[in-house]
Amino acid sequence: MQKKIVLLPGDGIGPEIMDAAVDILETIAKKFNHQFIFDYQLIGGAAIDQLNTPLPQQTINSCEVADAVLLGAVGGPKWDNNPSDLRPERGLLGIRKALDLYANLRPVKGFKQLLSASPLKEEIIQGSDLLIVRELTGGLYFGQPSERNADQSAVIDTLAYTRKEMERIIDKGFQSAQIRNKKLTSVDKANVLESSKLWREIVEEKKQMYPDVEVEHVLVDAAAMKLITNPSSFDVIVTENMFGDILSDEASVLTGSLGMLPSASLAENGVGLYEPAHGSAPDIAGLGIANPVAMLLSTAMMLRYSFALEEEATVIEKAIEACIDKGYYTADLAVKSGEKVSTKEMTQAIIACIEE
Ligand SMILES: NC(=O)C1=CN([C@@H]2O[C@H](COP(=O)(O)OP(=O)(O)OC[C@H]3O[C@@H](n4cnc5c(N)ncnc54)[C@H](O)[C@@H]3O)[C@@H](O)[C@H]2O)C=CC1
Ligand SMILES: CC(C)CC(=O)C(=O)O
Ligand SMILES: [Mg+2]
Repeated sequence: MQKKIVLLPGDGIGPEIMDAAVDILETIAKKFNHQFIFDYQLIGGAAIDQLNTPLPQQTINSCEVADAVLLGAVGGPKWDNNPSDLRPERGLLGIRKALDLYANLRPVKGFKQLLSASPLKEEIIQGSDLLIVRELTGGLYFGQPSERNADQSAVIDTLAYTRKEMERIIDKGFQSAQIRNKKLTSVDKANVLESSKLWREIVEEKKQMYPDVEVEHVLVDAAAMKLITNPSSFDVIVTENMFGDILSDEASVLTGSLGMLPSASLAENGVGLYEPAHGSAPDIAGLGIANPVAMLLSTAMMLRYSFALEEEATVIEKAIEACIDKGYYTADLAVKSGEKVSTKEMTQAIIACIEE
């Protein structure tokens, strides 16, 4: 199989974990006789530095004709004081919008060997296996107006959604539950927000179409609490953009580190983009110690969802598990025994397991 993959390394640890993904893909290509053609493009701070825009048109054009897109992460202190339209994060939001990547799937499943790496009690996280289905192209991160008034005495951000935008992500939530454990938790703030009231009405309407799925509504504040007190009560969580952003970082605690959480950002028909849930981790950028696992699990999701290469995806996932089993871990994981390794060493260990 021949596939063209656009690579968007971005900033901070982005290029370090992208190197890991490329090494793994080359290993998979060799083992299974595929050809992956890599097309590196600029996004985020790297694009601002070179082309004075966080999202060059060339990047959008390349992504549109690719078979899939892999993204590292964007952002960093260097650009934090830039005007809003020249911030790296604008590039990320822009590519999500340009490719209509409305559905962000964030699976949260810890490896049993890492139960003790979480600050939560083992008996609480044991058995937790959930999927956050996050709306990705609407809500507060995109609503207009989003601005300050002239004398800086007032500010506005806008939370706007159309019914259609809500319907398609809620459908995705139900469909995801159907192929998992048939439980859907819809997270909103319907006791306060008009947008959440419409969201809840749509969930109630839609549940007639998915009679095999059990539905519950949980307010976002309570959901944040339940995620870390009773995580195994969740199967699929469907929610709007910002709630999903926040809850998924929180959920990563179940896995031991934010560096373990992958994601797939999917369109209705177009190209898919795969990226770790974490950011550019400026505090460890350049040290060679970033955890590549979130990026590599995202790469496995790309093989599965965009290329239907189920066996290849599973080989990567199993190799990661085998390495963790052997006691390899990066510095972000609070593991007491085993061998603390660098990004490159972790990647090499995973490659060795794939080649076995
Ligand atoms: N998808 C993206 O590109 C995202 C970009 N950002 C941007 O990233 C920058 C930093 O944001 P933060 O709030 O610090 O969030 P972050 O997710 O980059 O880092 C939070 C903490 O987790 C650690 N961490 C994250 N990924 C790791 C990995 N793979 N291995 C080891 N440790 C890891 C970091 O070292 C840091 O202590 C900001 O500019 C932010 O806007 C934030 C979230 C997502
Ligand atoms: C620019 C942000 C919205 C990125 C982020 O935090 C995320 O997608 O998780
Ligand atoms: Mg986030």
